[in-house]
Amino acid sequence: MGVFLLFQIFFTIATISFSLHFFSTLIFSCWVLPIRAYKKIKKNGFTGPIPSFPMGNITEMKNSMNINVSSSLNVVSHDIHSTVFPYFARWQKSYGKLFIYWLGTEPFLYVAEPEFLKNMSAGVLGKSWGKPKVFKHDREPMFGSGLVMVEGDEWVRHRHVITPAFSPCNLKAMASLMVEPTTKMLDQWATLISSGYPEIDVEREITTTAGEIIARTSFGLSYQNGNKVFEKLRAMQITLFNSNRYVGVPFSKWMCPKKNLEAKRLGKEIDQLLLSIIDARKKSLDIGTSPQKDLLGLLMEGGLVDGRSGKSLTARELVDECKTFFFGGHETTALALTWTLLLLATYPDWQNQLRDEIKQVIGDGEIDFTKLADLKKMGWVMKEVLRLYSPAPNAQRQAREDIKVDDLVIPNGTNIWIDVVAMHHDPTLWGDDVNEFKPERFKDDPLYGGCKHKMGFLPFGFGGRMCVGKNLTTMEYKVIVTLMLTRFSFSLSSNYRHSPSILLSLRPRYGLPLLVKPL
Ligand code: HEM
Repeated sequence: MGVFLLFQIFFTIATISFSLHFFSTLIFSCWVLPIRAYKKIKKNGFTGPIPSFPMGNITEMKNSMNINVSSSLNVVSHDIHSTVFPYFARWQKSYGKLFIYWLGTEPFLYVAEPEFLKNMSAGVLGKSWGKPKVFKHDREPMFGSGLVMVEGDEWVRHRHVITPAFSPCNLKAMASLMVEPTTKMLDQWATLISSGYPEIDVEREITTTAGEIIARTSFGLSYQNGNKVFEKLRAMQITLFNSNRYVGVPFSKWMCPKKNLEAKRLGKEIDQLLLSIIDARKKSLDIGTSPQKDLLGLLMEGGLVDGRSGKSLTARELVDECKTFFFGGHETTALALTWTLLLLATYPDWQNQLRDEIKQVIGDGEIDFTKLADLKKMGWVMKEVLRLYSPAPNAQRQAREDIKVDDLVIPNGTNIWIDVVAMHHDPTLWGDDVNEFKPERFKDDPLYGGCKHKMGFLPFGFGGRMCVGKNLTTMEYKVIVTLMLTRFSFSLSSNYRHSPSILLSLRPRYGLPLLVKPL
């Protein structure tokens, strides 16, 4: 009886201390820490919309989305900032281009001011900026500890190993891997058209093809389990796409447990398959077979070391980089191509100009990849598309130390949300024709398109963390657009409803049905 009583007392004390510890940790991390961070940022004079606990400003953001969902669907207006981000457009009017807003219990410094961006990067080491920890849970299944996720010295090491793999010489060797999947897609379009279906939802088709291309250029599809990895990566993407959680709200990461478990399961299977590919490649390297010219082959070329040598990545790290290339690389490229087709269908004159250029530079035969750089007008069109419909509509950072910007101090831990769409549509940076499709603005100023500030055009991000796949994606874009325009012409279907929306990236909410005609 005495022992039982003692046990009961012990159990009660343990439960009370656990509960006290749990609730004090909860209050500290969900209340005290965020308020402390908020006060520090506010000291610099920033204001912003009033948050509520525990949602921050999320409810207001969601509500304003509902209001805008049905605005002028049939008119192709490129003035998209106030429809895509109605809350930011509204808050900008009240608080300017720098203000604080809250995702759950996480304060974010909103930035749509290029001069501030320039100053916050000037003289600061790239590794002083990390990525907001609050997004890590969602991104972990896709990127693991790949380049997008790593920080500090680890990021420097990964970036040094990976950058050379994307050299122009290596990329040219990968160009041929892009032709076959694109031709397969175009052959399917030809079959559909000849069976009496001239209207094709090109967004879906292009996304699948871009996925296949990035899988081929990252880890190869012909090799053993490559195809299985590709299928599972697609399945994981669909799973994650369907889970919609409230970022920053306490415990929200435990919402959608079924989807989380499914993503975890797929993640484990993908890792195993990729490890088996790496293992098989390592064995063939050991017997003197020459390495494959895809990204994985190039990363392994330096010699696979399991320890943390300065020059190579471990097998585990290679797995994460392959996933990173897939998730970071294919949807962005597919959306750049999708928006391009919308704009070329809307502006047939530009469609014809590009076709003429292709004839002049490439001719009618097979693509000579060394000539892609001479497709100048196509380059302007790509940049203008990325300006008006940036597939990466924002960039984020989190300070890893106190960072001085002019007279202000950005405290360690501050989340930064850079509104790229706002800057790309800002008339004070681009002039009154900001919302017009004018690729020629890149003719005299190929890098910045006449933007008044060098940090005002950021389709691939900025600073040391700028997109590593920029040249790969430019080459892929030119190969695919060339192949498409030499076989077909495109016009807008009356079923198209113009509703650019944020669904992970900036995409056409109702797809992109186009009327496709063989030439
Ligand atoms: C139109 C296509 C693409 C767009 C618009 C795009 C955009 C971006 C943006 C905005 C960033 C973040 C930069 C920053 O935070 O400052 C980024 C980073 C990155 N992108 Fe891309 N990207 C594209 C294609 C690709 C491709 C094809 C690959 C790979 C094969 C790729 C791999 C990466 C990686 C690994 C990073 C992380 C770089 C780092 O943190 O050091 N991207 N990209």
